[in-house]
Formats: sequence, structure tokens, C-alpha cells
Amino acid sequence: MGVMRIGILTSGGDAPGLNAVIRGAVLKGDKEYGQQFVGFKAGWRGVVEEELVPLGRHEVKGISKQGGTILGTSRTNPFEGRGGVDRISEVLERNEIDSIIAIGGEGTLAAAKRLSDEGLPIVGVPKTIDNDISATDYTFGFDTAVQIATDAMDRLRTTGDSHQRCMIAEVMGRHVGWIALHSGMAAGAHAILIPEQKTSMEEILGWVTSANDRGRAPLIVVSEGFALDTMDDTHHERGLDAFGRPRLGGIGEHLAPMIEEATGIETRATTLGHIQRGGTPSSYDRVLATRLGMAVLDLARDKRWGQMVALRGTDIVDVPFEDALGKLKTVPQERYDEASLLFG
Ligand SMILES: Nc1ncnc2c1ncn2[C@@H]1O[C@H](COP(=O)(O)OP(=O)(O)OP(=O)(O)O)[C@@H](O)[C@H]1O
Ligand SMILES: O=P(O)(O)OC[C@H]1O[C@](O)(CO)[C@@H](O)[C@@H]1O
Ligand SMILES: [Mg+2]
Repeated sequence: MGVMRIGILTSGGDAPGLNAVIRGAVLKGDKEYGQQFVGFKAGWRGVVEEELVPLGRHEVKGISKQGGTILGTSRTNPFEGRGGVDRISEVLERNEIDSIIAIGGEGTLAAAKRLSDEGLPIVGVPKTIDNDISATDYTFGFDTAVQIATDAMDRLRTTGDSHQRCMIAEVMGRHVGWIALHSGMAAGAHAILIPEQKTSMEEILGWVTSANDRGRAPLIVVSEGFALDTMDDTHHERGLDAFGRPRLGGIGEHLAPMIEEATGIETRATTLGHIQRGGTPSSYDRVLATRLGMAVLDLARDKRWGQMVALRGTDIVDVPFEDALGKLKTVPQERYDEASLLFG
């Protein structure tokens, strides 16, 4: 049997740790199995458009501490345009590529599942800062996002304290509240508002006034996908993305005047936005990402197509793509109840 050649792609939004996955895979493949690697540029686009880049030990030197992805990313659908199974098989064959490692979120993994169901040799690695993928306890990128959000809140608190203001920090997370829950708990927030828990303005005002009455500057953490019990939908004023999904964001700015008017406490909102996704990954994310990158190679070596790696406890395990799809991993009621004991 000849040397196995593996193509790697990163697809969907970037997350800190993507480069550590790539490096982990390339180093192990090179040292252990004598495999060779190529990179596909910008997700599935690189596969469909046959945009390949060399990916050897030289290219991955020192990259696990770099944010973003050296391969670039996109939200290209591999079935659209010139894409499809026949086109992808032809690209793989022409470039003597035996398998694809797809690193991405649930959209990328859904595409990977469809392609592997149709016979293509694909294995996967889950990624998202939102930590909303089922079948894995944590995703890389989440720890870094939480750390960045916590640092920002520590800063908001010193300026809030100085002015005796109510500060609102809006964090990412799409339709789940993991980033808000963890960063809010770490920063000692007086309320954490998440999409999983419909909350009333009365409850929020109760927490704000109770903190204020004790002489504290209230800190409210709100997840971008949160809606008040009186709202029919999430707050999104920036329209839809290319796939018809609402671009979330702005709920913090929406709540601030309501709180200020009802309590008389001057209130300011800050949206952390893409700062949460950029820059150096935490050491936890580097280690998790490196382990996932090394483990996914065993799936490729054993030709276990349609499988992905995941974290269970402290172990890296493998699961079929479908276990990661269909259902978001939301914040369980007991985790919210536990955190909410500290509100107000
Ligand atoms: N069910 C699906 N079948 C085939 N392709 C899909 C499917 N869902 C999504 N995709 C394709 O995969 C691409 C990546 O998905 P998406 O943009 O949701 O990013 P993701 O991998 O889920 O990461 P993120 O965490 O940023 O959402 C999509 O842009 C789309 O082209
Ligand atoms: O990169 P975009 O398209 O602005 O997407 C932003 C979304 O991506 C995420 O950062 C990761 O899924 C979400 O938290 C956020 O809603
Ligand atoms: Mg997605």
C-alpha cells in the first residue's frame, strides 16, 4: 500500500484552536504513520474548486498558538455550484487524496455526513466557540471565548464601580447560553440572561436593584440569543446571513434603556462580538485541539468514515457524525438554577 495522503479543511466560523488541530494531525501523521497532508483552502470551497496548499511539518511550525486558521474558512456548501459527490471524488482522485478531515461546526459536520453517506472517505473534528455541539462535552475555542469575555467583564466592573452604573455585557453563543453562563459565573455577574431561560423584565429589575441597594454596580451578562418573555423572537437588527439565518446581536443595547428608565440607574451596554473569537487560544484549547487532531488520524488510518472525534470527560472518543447533529447541546435547567442562586 502506498503512503496515505490526507486533505484537511476548516469550515464555518473560525475558532481559536483550529491551527492546533491541524498541527496535531500533521505531526502525528508524519511521525507515527508516515502519512502526507495537503490543505484545502477556505473550507469546502477548496475541495470543490480544487484549491490545494502544501501542508507539511514546515507549514505547521509554531502554529498552535495562532488564532484563526492558516487554511482560511468559508460557508461554501459542497453540494452547490460545481460541487457534489462526483466532482469531489474526481478532485480527490486527481490529487491522490485518500481521505478528508473536516473540521467544523454542525453545518460542516452535516455536509460531511451527507458526503460520507454517499461513499466519500471523510472523518471529522467538531469546532465551535458556542459549545453547542451534542456528543462532545466541550469544543475547543469555548474556553478561550469564556476567558476573553471574563477579562472584559472584570474591566467593565471597575469602570461600572467607579460610576455606580449598571453594566451590560453581551456575549456570543448563538442559540445557547454556555459562554454567558461560564463567563458570567466567573465574573460574579448579578444576572445571567440566556436563550434557554425566558426571563421577565421584573426579574431583571429585581436583580439590578438588589445589587445596587447593596452598593454594588450591577453587572448583567446577556447572551446574544436571549429574548425577554414578552418577545416573540431573538433580537436581530442586522438582517439575515447568506443562509437566511438571523445575524444575532444588539439585545444588550435593547435592554439598557429599559433598565435605566425603570430604575433610574445609569446603564451602559457593551457587545463583545468577534473579539471573543479572535487571537491566541488558551492552553486548555490548545491541548484539547491538539489531542483531537492526533486522534482523528486514527479514524482515517482505520478507514472509519462517517465518524468524528469528541471529548467525553477527559477522554477522546469517537462517535458517528449523526450523534453531533439534529439537537443542540443547551444549558441544562440545573446548571442555570445553580448559577442563579448567586444573582442579585
Ligand atoms: N445540512 C447540510 N447539508 C449540507 N451542507 C450543509 C448543511 N448545513 C450546512 N451546510 C454547509 O456547511 C457550511 C458550514 O456550516 P455553517 O455555516 O453552519 O458553519 P458551522 O460549520 O456550523 O460552524 P459555525 O459554528 O460557524 O456555525 C454551510 O455554510 C453550508 O454550506
Ligand atoms: O461569523 P459570523 O457570521 O458573524 O457569525 C457569528 C456567529 O458565529 C459564532 O461566533 C460562532 O458560531 C456565534 O456565536 C455567532 O452568532
Ligand atoms: Mg453552524
